[in-house]
Amino acid sequence: MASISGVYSSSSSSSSSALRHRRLLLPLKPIPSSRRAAAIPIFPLGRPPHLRPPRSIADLPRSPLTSSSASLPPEKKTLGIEKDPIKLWRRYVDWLYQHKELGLFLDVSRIAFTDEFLTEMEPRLQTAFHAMQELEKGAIANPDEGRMVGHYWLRDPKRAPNSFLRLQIENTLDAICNFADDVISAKIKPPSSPAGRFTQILSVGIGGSALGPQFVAEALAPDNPPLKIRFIDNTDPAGIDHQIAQLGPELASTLVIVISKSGGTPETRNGLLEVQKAFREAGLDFSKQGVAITQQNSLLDNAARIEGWLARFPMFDWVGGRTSEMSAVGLLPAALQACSSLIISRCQGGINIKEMLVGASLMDEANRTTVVRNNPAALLALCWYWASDGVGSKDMVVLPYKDSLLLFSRYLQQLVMESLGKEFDLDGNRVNQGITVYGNKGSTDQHAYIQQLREGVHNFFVTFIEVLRDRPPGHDWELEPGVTCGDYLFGMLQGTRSALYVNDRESITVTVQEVTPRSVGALVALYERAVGIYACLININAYHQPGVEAGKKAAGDVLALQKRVLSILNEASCKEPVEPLTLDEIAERCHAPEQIEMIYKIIAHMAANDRALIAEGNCGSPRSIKAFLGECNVDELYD
Ligand SMILES: O=P(O)(O)OC[C@H]1O[C@](O)(CO)[C@@H](O)[C@@H]1O
Repeated sequence: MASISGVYSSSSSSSSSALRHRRLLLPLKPIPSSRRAAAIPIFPLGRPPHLRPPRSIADLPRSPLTSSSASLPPEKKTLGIEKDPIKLWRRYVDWLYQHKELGLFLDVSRIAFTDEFLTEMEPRLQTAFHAMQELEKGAIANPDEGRMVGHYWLRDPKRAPNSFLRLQIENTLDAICNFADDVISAKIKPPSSPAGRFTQILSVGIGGSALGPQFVAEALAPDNPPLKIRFIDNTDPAGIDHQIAQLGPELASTLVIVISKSGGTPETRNGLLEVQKAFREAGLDFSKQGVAITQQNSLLDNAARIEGWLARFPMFDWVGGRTSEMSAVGLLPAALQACSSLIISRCQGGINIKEMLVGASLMDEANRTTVVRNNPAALLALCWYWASDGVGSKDMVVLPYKDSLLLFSRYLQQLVMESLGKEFDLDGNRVNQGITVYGNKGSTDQHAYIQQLREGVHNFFVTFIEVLRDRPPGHDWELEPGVTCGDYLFGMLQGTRSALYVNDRESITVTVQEVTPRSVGALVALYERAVGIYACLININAYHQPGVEAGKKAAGDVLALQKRVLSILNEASCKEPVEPLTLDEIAERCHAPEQIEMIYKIIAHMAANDRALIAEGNCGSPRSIKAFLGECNVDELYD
């Protein structure tokens, strides 16, 4: 993971199917049985070549629409999706998965996989199960980074491969509960707040260090929590200002949780520096209100230790950012979102994190069976493979019909896309894998993009998330005879599912009784495992993210170029008289003529922020520009 250079903390300055023979939408080449039959050792031992989906969706030939068939998509004639309601009902009943204790159902009946497909996938799924077993035992399942993948141990520490790791998990959970209880009961309080207790949480983090906590807060936080959480998850100064402005005088009673596994993510560092500046300006001591969640000895950890922050919690090497919801990353913010200032029992003053862990653990246990139809994660992975031809040919549209689950699709977007979106498979073949995930919520989306889903380009499958309980008991009423508001939501979901299916649009439905810490934990665990199994099916490493590093490096290069541009402009602006420079002159003096377009963008951005002045010309005609700096900086600190 790329690190920022320099000190993390604030300085005094503020500047700083092939198996699917029926899939005719894309004419996939059937893979010969001889290639498919090969036994597949688990990945920690190295994989020989085996059955793989076609290399990349980009490489696949498109269905030629002949003039006679041009008016109808080919799949309409050939898909053969079952439409007989009685047969569908039978399929529904036959395939309905239920987890009794969790009150969770999975309906895969509207994914039209065939018996033949199932038979062919069975050995591959068994291989995936074996790989998951090895992963849970501590295999180096993330070979590129030489790491174990241990997020499943977080909710069942006795599964950790050694007692040291088990203790780390248990001790961290204890520390989280103690700290949360002390904050909620005001045993730990801010030094100079009239409230005499913390009233706000400001979480600073990005990606996996934000999306889980955001999803859980939206799903489970009480309506008027004594400790309300808000997030800084970007390096957008206006967004940061907005959060700080919203806190207003409550900054004095804000617990700032800085979350970064690497401890070196630029956006998070910037957010921290901005918040620390706000604290200084308000005459507050940040260290008395700051908490760090990061790996031991990271830049962030060192800064927090040296500056004596209120608390530090560990992130483990073997937990990836996007699977960190059940680590301190997700548990601490959740535990702090208090329902009441009275602690009912230990660690139950906030969102009940122990229940989240129980939900995840129960789901993990269900996903350990090697009987495919009893394994909900395997069923999901199987459906994804069927629906997207094992190459991501269709997008996953996630539609929770419940406002509080709004952020589930955004959370899943990272979990699925950062895990599965890979250029190379584990054998080094270029595969350009992945599944695109998007979604918002129903029935809101009914009035936005469902029109296209029903009738437009057929490039998706849907996952409906259904919540049976509409409202807490005793609050319901009929807004028209026999019909409640929740009945409408139910009707919209069922109606959309049917309307899509009639038009050959496949869907999965996940149903939970209620949105509770337990069901949220179960949903997270379900999708984590489905991603793991699917990754095995397509032979990719789900636990690294090399592509993200390229973007980070390119951003660093832009900032380095900006410093050179500033230096050149400064030199020219210190001359008497000031020497405004053209873009060509700047590029030449930077020894970067090939970077002229980026130099133009740098100047335009600085000009828009009053940090460079345009002496001549305007940004609409780049060749006309002559720029200089409003001030000459004799110390020239840009490099
Ligand atoms: O927790 P960190 O190290 O700040 O990283 C934040 C996010 O950045 C990424 O590394 C890349 O986007 C994610 O995998 C991660 O969740």
